Amino acid sequence: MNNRDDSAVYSAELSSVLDPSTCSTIIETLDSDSVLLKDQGPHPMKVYLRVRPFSKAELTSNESQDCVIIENAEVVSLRAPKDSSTMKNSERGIGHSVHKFTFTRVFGPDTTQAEFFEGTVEDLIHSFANGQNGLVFTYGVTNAGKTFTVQGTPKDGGILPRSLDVIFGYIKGRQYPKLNLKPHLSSDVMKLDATQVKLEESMKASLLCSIKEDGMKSTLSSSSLKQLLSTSCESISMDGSVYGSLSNDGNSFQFSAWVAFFEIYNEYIYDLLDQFPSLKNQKRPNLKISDDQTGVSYVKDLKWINITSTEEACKILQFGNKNRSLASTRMNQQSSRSHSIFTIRLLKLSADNDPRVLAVSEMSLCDLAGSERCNKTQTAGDRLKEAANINNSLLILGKCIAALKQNQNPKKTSCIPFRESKLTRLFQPFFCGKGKACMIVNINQCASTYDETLHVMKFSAVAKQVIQSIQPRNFEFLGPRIVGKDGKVITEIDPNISVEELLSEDEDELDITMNPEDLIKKIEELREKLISERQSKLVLELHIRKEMGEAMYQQMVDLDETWSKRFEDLKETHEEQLESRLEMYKKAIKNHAHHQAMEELEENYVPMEEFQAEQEKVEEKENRIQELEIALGLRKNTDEEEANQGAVEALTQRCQEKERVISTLKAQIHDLKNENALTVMKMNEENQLLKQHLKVKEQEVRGLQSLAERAIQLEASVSELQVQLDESRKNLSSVEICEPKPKKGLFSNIRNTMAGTPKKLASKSQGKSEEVSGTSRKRPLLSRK
Ligand SMILES: Nc1ncnc2c1ncn2[C@@H]1O[C@H](COP(=O)(O)OP(=O)(O)OP(=O)(O)O)[C@@H](O)[C@H]1O
Repeated sequence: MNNRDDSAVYSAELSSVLDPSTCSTIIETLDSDSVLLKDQGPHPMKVYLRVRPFSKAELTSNESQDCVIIENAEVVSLRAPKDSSTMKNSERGIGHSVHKFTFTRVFGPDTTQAEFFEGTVEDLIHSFANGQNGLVFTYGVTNAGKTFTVQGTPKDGGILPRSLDVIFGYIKGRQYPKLNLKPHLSSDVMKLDATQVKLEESMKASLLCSIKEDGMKSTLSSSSLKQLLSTSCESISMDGSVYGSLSNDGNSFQFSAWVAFFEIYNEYIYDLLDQFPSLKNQKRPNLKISDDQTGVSYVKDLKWINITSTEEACKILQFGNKNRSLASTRMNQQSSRSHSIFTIRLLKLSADNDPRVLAVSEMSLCDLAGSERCNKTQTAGDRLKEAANINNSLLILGKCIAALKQNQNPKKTSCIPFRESKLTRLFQPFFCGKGKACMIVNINQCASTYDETLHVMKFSAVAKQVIQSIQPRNFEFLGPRIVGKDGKVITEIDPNISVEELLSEDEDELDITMNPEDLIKKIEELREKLISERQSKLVLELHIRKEMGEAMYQQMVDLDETWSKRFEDLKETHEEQLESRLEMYKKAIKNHAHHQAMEELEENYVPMEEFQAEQEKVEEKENRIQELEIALGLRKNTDEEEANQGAVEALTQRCQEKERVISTLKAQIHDLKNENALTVMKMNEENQLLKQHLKVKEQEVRGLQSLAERAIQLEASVSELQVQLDESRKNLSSVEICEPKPKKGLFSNIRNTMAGTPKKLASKSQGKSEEVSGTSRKRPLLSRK
C-alpha cells in the first residue's frame, strides 16, 4: 500500500479514536495539571528564530552587508545583497529584494544560551516532565549555528544539556533506583528479569567507562557543565510557579529516565550508542523503523540507557557525538552530515518497590543536517550523495509541513507524505497530536548564503502556520502496556497495587463510594473493553487499509494508463513534427543547392548564339584549310609540301576529333537542356568540361589561324613560283623567238611549254633546260621564304 495511504489511514483512525465523546469513560493516568492542560488547545506551531553573530573571518571577508534586520521581538526583515540571485531576480521583476518574516520570537546575535533556552524550550521541558511528549528540531543552512544551539560548547551548553538539567532538577530525589523497567517499542515498558538488569548495568558501565577514558577530550565535560548549569538549576528550584504543581505530587511518584541517541545518515539509521566498529571494513548495523499497534513509528532495537543525572546524560551525549558522522565541507569544517536525534524517555512510576508504570513521555531534540544546496558546497561523490539525501529528507519535511498546513482547510485535505523519509516518519506522531513540536530556525547573516537563508525563512513561514493540538488521552494512551521478557503484555493486576493509587488520577470519572472489589471488577471490565476496542479497531484498520490499497492501486493503474496514452500521443506528435521539420530542411537544402548552382551557371554561362558563331568560325577556318590544302596539293611533289601536307592532315584529324568532341558536347548540352533542376549540379560539371574544351578549341582555332597565315605565306611563295615560272616562260619564249613558232594563245603556249618543252629541250637544248628544271625542282619551297 502506498505510504501516503498509511498516513491517511493513521490520521483518520487517530481522529476517530480521539473523538472526545468516545473518551468519556477514559481513565486519565497522567497528571491533569494546569501546565499540561493550558497547552493542549489548538495553537500554531512555535517557531523560534536565532540569528548567529558574525565570525571574525566573515567580518573580514565582507559578509556583513546588513542582510538581516531584526525589526522587533517577533519580526525580522531580510534584504537581498547585491550579488545574490534574489537581488538579480528582483531587478528582473521576479520577486522582491526585501522580505519580512514573523516568528514566535526572534533572538538576535547577542542572545546567550541561557536566554535562548529560557525563551524557547523551557516550557516544553516542563510539559515533558508532566507527561507530555515533545519534539524540538533545528533547521537552517550549514554553519548557521544549529549544533551550537542544541549542544553548545563546553563553556556554554545548549538547549540539550540545559533540558537535561531541568529534567533531573525535577526528578531529583524521586528517581527509581532499579533498572528493571525499560522503555519498549514506541511507548510501552518492558519488565526485565535479574539477568537482563545485570546486562543493562554492565552495558551502561562500559559506556560510561569509555567516556571516562576519553574524558580529557570531551566536548561537554560534566564538571564544566555542572558549573555552567548551576545558575539555571538554582533558578529552577527557586521557580515555584512552574514547579508548584509538580511538587504537589509529593512523593507519590517516582521516575526512571532513559536516553537514546541515533542519527539518520543517507537514509540509514545508526545507533550512536553502539560501539563503533573497530575494523575498517566492518559496517555499522543500521536500524529499522517499525510501527506499533496504534501505528506509531519507532526505531526498532534502539539502545536505551538508564541515566540518573545530567552528568551521565552528557557523557552519553559525548559518546554518541564521537560516533556521529562528521565530514568537512568547504563551508563548515565540522559540518554535521546527518540528522542526529537525542531522545529522553521518562517513565512515571508509582512510588512502590515494584511500581506500576503510570506514564511514559518522550522528548526528542533533533539537530538536523544543514540544508545547503549542492552547488554551494561544491560537493561531489559521497558528499554529493549526503547532500542529496539531506536535501531530500528536508524537502519531504517541508512537504509534510505544507500538507499539514493545507489540511487545516477541511475542503483541501490531502495525504501527508510522512512515510517518504525516515525523518518525517519518526516526526509523524508529534505532528499528529501525540506531542508538541517546536522548531528552531538558525540563520547566519552572511551575504554569500543569503539565498539559502531566504529559502529557510520561507520554509519556516509555512511551519509557523501549522496549527497543533495535543489530542486528549484516550484508550490508546491508557497508560503504557507492560510487557514481559517474551514481549507479551502482562495482563494480571498486581495485587500490591493500591486502589487509591490506581484511581488517584480519575476521581472525576469514578464513583468513590464503590468498594474495592467493585472497582477492580470495573477495571477488569474496562480492560476487556479496551482489548476488544483495540481488536475491533485493528480489524477496521485492516479493512480501511485494504480498501485504500485497492483504491490506490486502481488510481495508479488509471494514472499509468493515462500517462501511457499521453506519452504515446506526445511521441506521435513529436515524430510528426520531426518529420515535417526534416522535410523542411531537405527542401531548404535542395533550394539552396539549386540556387547556388544557378548562380554558378549564370556566372559561367556562354550564350548559345555565341557558341554557334564560334562554331561557324571554326567551320569557316576548316573550309579555308581545305581550300589551302587543295592549293597546296599543287606542290605535293616538294618535300616541304609533303611535310606541310602531313601537318595539315594531322591538324585535320585533330580537327575532326575535336569536331566529334564538339558534337558530343553539343549532344551533352542538348541533354543538359532537357534535364530538370535536380541535374543542375551535373550540368554545371559538364559546363565546366565544355569550358575547358572551348578553351582547347580556342587554342586550336588560334593554331588554325597561324596555319592560315602559313597558308597565305605559301600562297605568296606560290605566286613567287608563278613569277619564276613566268620568267622561265619568258626565257622559253626568247628561245622560241630564235626558233620561230606558230603563234598561239598564251595558255596553249604555257601548256605546250609545260608539256613539250622537255622533249624539245631534250632534243635541242637538253642540257640547259635540264639545268633549269633541275634547279627549280631542287630549290626548296620554304627556303625561298
Ligand atoms: N549564537 C552563536 N554565538 C556564537 N557562535 C556561534 C553561534 N552560533 C553558532 N556559532 C558558531 O558558528 C559555527 C557554526 O555553528 P554550528 O556548527 O553550530 O553550525 P551548524 O548549523 O550546526 O552547521 P552544520 O549544519 O554544518 O552542522 C561554530 O563555530 C559555532 O561555534
